[in-house]
Amino acid sequence: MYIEDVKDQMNLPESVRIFDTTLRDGEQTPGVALTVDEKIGIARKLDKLGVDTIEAGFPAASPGEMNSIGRIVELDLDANTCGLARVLKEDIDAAIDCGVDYIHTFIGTSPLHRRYKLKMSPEEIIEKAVFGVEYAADHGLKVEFSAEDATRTEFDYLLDVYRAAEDAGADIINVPDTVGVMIPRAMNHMVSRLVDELKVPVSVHCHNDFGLAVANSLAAVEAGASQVHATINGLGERAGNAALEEVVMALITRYDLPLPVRTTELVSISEFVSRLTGVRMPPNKAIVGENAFAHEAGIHVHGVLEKAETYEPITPEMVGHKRRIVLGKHTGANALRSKLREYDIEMNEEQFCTLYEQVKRLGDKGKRITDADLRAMAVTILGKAAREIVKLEGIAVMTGESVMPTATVKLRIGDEVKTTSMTGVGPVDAAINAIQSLVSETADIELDEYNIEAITGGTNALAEVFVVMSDGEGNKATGRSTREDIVMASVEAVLDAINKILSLK
Ligand SMILES: CC(=O)SCCNC(=O)CCNC(=O)[C@H](O)C(C)(C)COP(=O)(O)OP(=O)(O)OC[C@H]1O[C@@H](n2cnc3c(N)ncnc32)[C@H](O)[C@@H]1OP(=O)(O)O
Ligand SMILES: CC(C)C(=O)C(=O)O
Repeated sequence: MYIEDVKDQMNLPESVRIFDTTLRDGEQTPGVALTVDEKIGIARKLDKLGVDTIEAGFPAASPGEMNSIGRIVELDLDANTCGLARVLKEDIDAAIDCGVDYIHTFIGTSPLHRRYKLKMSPEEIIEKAVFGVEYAADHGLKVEFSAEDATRTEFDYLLDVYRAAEDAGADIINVPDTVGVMIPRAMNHMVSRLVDELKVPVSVHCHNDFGLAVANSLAAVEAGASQVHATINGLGERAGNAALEEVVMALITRYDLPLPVRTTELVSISEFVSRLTGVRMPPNKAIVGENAFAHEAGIHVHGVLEKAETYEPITPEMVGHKRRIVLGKHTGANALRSKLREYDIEMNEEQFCTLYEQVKRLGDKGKRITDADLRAMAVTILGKAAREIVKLEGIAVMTGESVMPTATVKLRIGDEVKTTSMTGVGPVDAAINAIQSLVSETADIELDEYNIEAITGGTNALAEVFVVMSDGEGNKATGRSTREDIVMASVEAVLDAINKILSLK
């Protein structure tokens, strides 16, 4: 609605090309290094996603990098395969040797880069840029030229550099906001002027140092930029680059620009890249985060159940995500009723009120309530499994410097009383091993997560243990206990989760 009001003030291109640099700038994320096979896997997924260009790496960086890029070239993908090179013969030769059809060559142009890094005069930099572009173009490659740190370069000089690169044969001029210093309005102004002055398409490469990479990229598109550099999950140097999933979804759904991107692949590629790079997304990450389509607040859930658009700007299916209704402190009755319907649990009004109060009480204690927790509570209220199926009758632990930590546990399981002793790496591990050994005859329940936290300070601090356990049939439950004694807190938390799972059977 409001976007339409301002669209005629924009100089939107007919379409925007997506230049993915996950494998180059994305791999520059501190601590990230991908193997050849991992790079190939990501390249295949990017191609399936439908990006226009894959910047596969920096060939001159190492023989391993050349090998990866060469192997990606051999895949003969639909996307262009690009290599980054300084405006140096050896860098461009390395890219040519990899067989890429597209070179992205660059040189720093800002006073800082000229004076302190390159130690070159403005004229020398133009000379080097022209050499690099001509040398790559003479080898029949598509050439994209970047003035590194363009957004801190004097405009008239920047234009001289870009015009010289254009005259030397550059097919695309890229504007890097190398240290993410721009704000959207300034980016729009700068790119407008460049689009007016240059003959070839203008592209942008925005960094996220102030969290503005996506906003600045969109501001550049509004000014006529027809290509955006982006990375999956916003990976990249320092705070990263513009996140591809955010740029793409904004361009398609906010600007109505036709991009040939298979958006339903976005969550899958985000998870894949996250797994291979070890860079986990925060739950509230736009588009692909775990919570991007999760709702807890009662008023929201009520709205979403009536009509999803009330609290969702796009459907989760559009990006390959799933809607989740989460239970907790903010749950409302409508959400609870819908969960009960989902699990075919029928309750009378009184039972429902008891359950609702329990959910609120647990939420107030900061408890995460899983669906299994809810089902167990519901089953208990319905009177079907109000029993403590597994009950602790006794426990003794022994630990020390030269003794093997050992726990002897006595449990009542149904009508039977069983005892066993087990060892472990410590007394907690030994106690949990003993419980699992005794319960294994009844059900195969695994410990998936174990968390311990001291609530207050000092050696007599209250320890809060939180566990997640599951059985082979997909039943999952959490268990929690708070005690001064961490062994007892652990034992109670484990028994809590085990009883919830057993009561579901
Ligand atoms: C903003 C960006 O993301 S730029 C891309 C960053 N990516 C990388 O750096 C890729 C990984 N890099 C590497 O493996 C190495 O830095 C290499 C192989 C590229 C170069 O290694 P080295 O030759 O040992 O040089 P080193 O990295 O120490 O310094 C960079 C050199 O390149 C020069 N240089 C930097 N940019 C350019 C450029 N665009 N054109 C020409 N020369 C440049 C610097 O002045 C410096 O030269 P000097 O060694 O004569 O002082
Ligand atoms: C090479 C260029 C485009 C770059 O990565 C940057 O300036 O951030």
